[in-house]
Amino acid sequence: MKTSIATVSISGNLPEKLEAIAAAGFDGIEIFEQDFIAHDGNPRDVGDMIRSMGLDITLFQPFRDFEGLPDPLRAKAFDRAERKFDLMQELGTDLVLVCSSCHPQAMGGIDRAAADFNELGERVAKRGLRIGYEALAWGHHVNDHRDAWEIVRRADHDNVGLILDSFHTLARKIDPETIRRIPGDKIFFVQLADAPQIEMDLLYWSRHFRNMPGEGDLAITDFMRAVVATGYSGPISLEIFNDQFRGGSPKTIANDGHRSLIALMDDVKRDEPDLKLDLADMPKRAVVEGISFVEFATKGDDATALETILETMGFARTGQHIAKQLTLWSQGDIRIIINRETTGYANSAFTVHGTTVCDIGLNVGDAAKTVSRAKALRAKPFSQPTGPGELDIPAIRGLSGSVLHFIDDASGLANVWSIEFKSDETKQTGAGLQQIDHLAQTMSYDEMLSWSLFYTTLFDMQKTPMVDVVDPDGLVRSQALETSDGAFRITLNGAETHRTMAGNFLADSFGASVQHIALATDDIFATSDGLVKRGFKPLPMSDNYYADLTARFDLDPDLLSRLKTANILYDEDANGAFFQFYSRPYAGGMFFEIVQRKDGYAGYGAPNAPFRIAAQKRLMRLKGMPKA
Ligand SMILES: O=C(O)c1ccc(O)c(O)c1
Ligand SMILES: [Mg+2]
Repeated sequence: MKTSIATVSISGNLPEKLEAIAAAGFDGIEIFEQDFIAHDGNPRDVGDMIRSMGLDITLFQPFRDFEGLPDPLRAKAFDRAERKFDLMQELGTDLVLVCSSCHPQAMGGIDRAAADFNELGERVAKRGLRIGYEALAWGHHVNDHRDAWEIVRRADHDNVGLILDSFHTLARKIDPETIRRIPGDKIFFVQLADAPQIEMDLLYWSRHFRNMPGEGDLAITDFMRAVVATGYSGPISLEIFNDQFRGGSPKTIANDGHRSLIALMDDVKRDEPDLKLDLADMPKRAVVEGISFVEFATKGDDATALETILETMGFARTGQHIAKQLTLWSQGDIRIIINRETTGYANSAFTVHGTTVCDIGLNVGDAAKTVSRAKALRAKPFSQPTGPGELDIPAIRGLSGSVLHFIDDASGLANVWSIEFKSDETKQTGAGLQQIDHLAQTMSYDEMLSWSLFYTTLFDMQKTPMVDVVDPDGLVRSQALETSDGAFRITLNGAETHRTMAGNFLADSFGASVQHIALATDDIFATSDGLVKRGFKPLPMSDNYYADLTARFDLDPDLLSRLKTANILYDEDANGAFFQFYSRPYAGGMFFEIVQRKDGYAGYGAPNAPFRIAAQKRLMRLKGMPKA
């Protein structure tokens, strides 16, 4: 499988783009003419530079408004084409993309267009070049790959073929199965782009909102299955017009693109094993069975404050590491590790971020396979020297360089608690907290697509639709990723300005990380009572919030008054009910949330988020925060 990406998909100048593309592992590039024109260097040198980086020029594009023109415009279009063919030969590429015409004077007619392409085919044949015709979703006469294919078929020239672009096909809701009847050798090139499902003008949607396969909502896997079924064996190329990517990090975007292609082709192979696909086998997405532990790097007063909160939440100190300054706190199935090491990875994490979640342990079926898939998707493996008696637990880097460890029963890793810790889990008393409901990771809005791609390609998780959360000082976008049984849930919260609660945390902690941990109970009122008895101080909610609850839901007055007394927030969905209360912020804006899901409530209390944030900000202003 040859991978390629259009230069338009990446930010930077041409050399910066190429460097990022080559480093990410692509085999080739589609050179977008604008990137060449903006570059100061002759075409031969550009071609040599590209090849010296180990990249092929898979395509030159776009050539616009060619077919169906009346003379003298028609003759001019051919002249214009000849000049581009000169340039292609200098650059050293043999394939040009001609996109369907949007010229106001272009005339329709399949045979007219076919005749134009036949003549263009004659011209390029003399030079050993090839033409690929692509239907733009907004082309004036041709906007469907089936019509483009009919034109190519009637042009009947060896040097004229079809170019497919998943966006144009899927955005118009054209059934990708129709691709299966096109002969693979007449498909000269395949471009891929996903996009979020939003109702919008096609051209605007395409030029600003495309994203990597798997980052959007289009049926890219179905599209690609149909393409592979034709026998097409040319490059698979990303062509992503995206406003965020244009201003993003070239390296991250290129790496994400490569990851998206590998994951996509692996999906194609799994969905349709009979297809011939040259892609190395990799383990399937890991099913995360739960969160084994969450580890904080912390020191001094922060560490003490955190341990105090844990105590007030009913956690017990149940273990001490055999050699390191790691304290294990547990309750129900929840394990929280307080890491006070002064060397090694956690210490570096503390130095960079202050008190931070530096490590998350996930329970999986097979830890080694999980890392092997992650490596195939070019996630970064992590390891640290192990001391005597310590287990070598497979791990990779996650958010902002934090660590994800994978723990399984099969290879004995789940025994780490008795092997590496002098532990006594019987000491637990508890306040009814049973497991981690979800982890909320705060990041810059621009990073959200990248991290959702990370989680959904490595693990068997689904995305829920993005929701807007209104902070008094700006908007935060929130998207949940979850396993089908809910055993592992994370929310990604993307901040656009540092004035929001999330943005402030992001700025203070120097990078994306877990901002809050939600812990689940089966009895929110009993847990709330237990916590208050231990000295826990909930986040106070306003009277206005409870007055509105009465209007929103048909709640029993007694229930309402209990909610209000305990500062518990409430929500309902089609299935059931949700109860949540919050701790006060600690260590610069982190907090805990206690939740109870009833009757399969599936959300995260998003309608309550603006009021929770306002309450947090009130408290922080009162205390002269942002610092806790
Ligand atoms: O937006 C465009 O004009 C444009 C150009 C070339 C393409 O391959 C494409 O998919 C879109
Ligand atoms: Mg295209």
